[in-house]
Amino acid sequence: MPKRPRSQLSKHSSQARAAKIRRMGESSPERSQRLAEQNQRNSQVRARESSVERSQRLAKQNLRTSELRARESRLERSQRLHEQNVRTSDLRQRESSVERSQRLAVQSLRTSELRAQESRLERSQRLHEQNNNTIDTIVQQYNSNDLTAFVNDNVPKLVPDQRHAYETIVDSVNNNMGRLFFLDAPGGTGKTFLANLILAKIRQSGKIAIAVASSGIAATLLNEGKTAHSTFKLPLSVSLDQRSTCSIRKNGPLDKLLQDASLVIWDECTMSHRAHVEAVDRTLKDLRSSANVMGGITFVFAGDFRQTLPVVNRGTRADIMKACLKSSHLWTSVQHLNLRTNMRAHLHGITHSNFPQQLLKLGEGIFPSLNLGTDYAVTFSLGQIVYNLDSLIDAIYPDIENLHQNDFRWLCCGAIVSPRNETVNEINNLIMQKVPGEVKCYKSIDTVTNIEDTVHYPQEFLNSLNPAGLPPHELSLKVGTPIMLLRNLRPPNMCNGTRLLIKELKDNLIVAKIITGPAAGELAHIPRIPMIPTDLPIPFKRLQFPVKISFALTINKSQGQTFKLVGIDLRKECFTHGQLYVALSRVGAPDHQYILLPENNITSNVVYREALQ
Ligand SMILES: Nc1ncnc2c1ncn2[C@@H]1O[C@H](COP(=O)(O)OP(=O)(O)OP(=O)(O)O)[C@@H](O)[C@H]1O
Repeated sequence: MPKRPRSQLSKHSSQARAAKIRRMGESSPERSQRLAEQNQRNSQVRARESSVERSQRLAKQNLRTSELRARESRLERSQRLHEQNVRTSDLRQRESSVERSQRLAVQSLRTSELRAQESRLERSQRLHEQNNNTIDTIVQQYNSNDLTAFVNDNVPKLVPDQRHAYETIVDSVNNNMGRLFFLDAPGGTGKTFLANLILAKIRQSGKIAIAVASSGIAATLLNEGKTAHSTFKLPLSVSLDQRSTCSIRKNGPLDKLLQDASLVIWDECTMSHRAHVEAVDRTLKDLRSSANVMGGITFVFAGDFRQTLPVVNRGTRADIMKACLKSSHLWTSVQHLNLRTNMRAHLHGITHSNFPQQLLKLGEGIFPSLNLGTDYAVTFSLGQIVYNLDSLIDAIYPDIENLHQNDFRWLCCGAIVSPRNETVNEINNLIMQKVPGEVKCYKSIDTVTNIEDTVHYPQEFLNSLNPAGLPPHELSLKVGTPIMLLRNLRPPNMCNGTRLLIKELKDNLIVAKIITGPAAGELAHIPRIPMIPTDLPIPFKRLQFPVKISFALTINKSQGQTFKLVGIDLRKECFTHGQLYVALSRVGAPDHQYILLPENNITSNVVYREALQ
């Protein structure tokens, strides 16, 4: 302990002595007051001391804390820096990988560009060769000797109106006149016969003649015929407001074919929507770089406005007329050629009977009378009248129980036709029951095309839909029954409308013999395919065999076909222009057709006179 100075010690001791004397002389209340004051002072001193200490402690603590913090932050900082470094290096690495990939992309782009340039050259070379091969193959496919024989055999058979049309069209092709014709030919006047003869004449000289038809069935009747849809790659849906064109690739084989073509014949053109015909006109002008109608090709429309017109879903009479080829601006450029001799009747030796005249009057709506509306009393002069369905079936399919023993050809010579799909299905099911053999039922898989619609359209609902042109959900078939294709599978042999006879029913395949068209007699294999109906507001897809039983077919499907025997079911009336005329003009003589009528013999003959003016 440090020594205090002498003066200070003496002063302190004298003060302490004085205090001791005072303490001795003081009373107890004074003492207690003094002690209280002393305690207070002590506690104040202590308090003062402790606050100093505290502040010292706190200062020390703060120091320590700040030291710790400093140390901590140093750690943190180093950690942060470390992390930052890692991140930076990552970024740098990533950046470099991006750069690398960028560099690689640029490199591969350059390589692919080079390759593309190369392949473009190669492809154009290949396409050029392919195109030339296609044209060569087509021209080589025409067997000149056969064609010459066909022309020589049939030209002498032409009746005067056919001969005039033949010479006028061949002349336009041979002199590159590029004219547009309409071959106006009522049913049975030989327009298909004439079309095949003109095609043969042009192909015989090494030129390219293209044959198309509005329906698959009509296409199978033309030599090398295809549907207009598949040949011209027509747009699926058309609108009169849009200036649509066909999806034909520039410099592709089809482009080359159309550039080199000398003649196009479009059969049953009256069934086509005029927007399709106009799309072909625009496309040909573009491909052939010509402002002339149809790009300057000699173009023949063949058809009959007395027969059915384009189908417009839920369309009115005015809508159908608007869609009709006659309403097109192209119609003013058309040169008319008329066929008037009914060859079906002519060949039956009944030129003097009034059957063809009656049919023509019926088709033109001037028979029986302009004032009777659509009601028409059918007479025996048009066919043999029956009053129940069994009689009609027996007349057309007399030996149906022994179907398997009969030659398949008899099946394609006859058919029952009806205006509506429901009655066609009813007749087919009834005849199916009479055919011996085991039924095999194929169920389709129906799905909505847009997955979000699944909740709105349950499976059962989709299965219940039965739109025209689509096979049913439950397709019941028997070996030996005739079926009709509902889609173009392999044109021209297997088109929409081709009829086949079932030979074998496997789980996932139908084996059938083709009985109509150019491949009649050949075996064909039909798979299940997905089909989307275009005329339904519900977008759905059905996976099913694209076939329907074809003992009976709709009148629209029968357009363009010649039968030996036909049954016409008119229990339900014809509902649109030309149906009755088409139904009654499939055979050459009235005794080859049976008509099922209601008891009063009255049916409906709908004719849009504006379509015939
Ligand atoms: N000049 C002819 N000589 C021999 N037969 C012919 C002649 N013209 C047509 N025919 C035959 O007459 C029948 C009817 O002819 P085609 O099928 O060509 O008529 P179409 O006008 O196309 O009939 P539709 O419009 O009803 O389809 C056919 O069997 C056909 O072979």
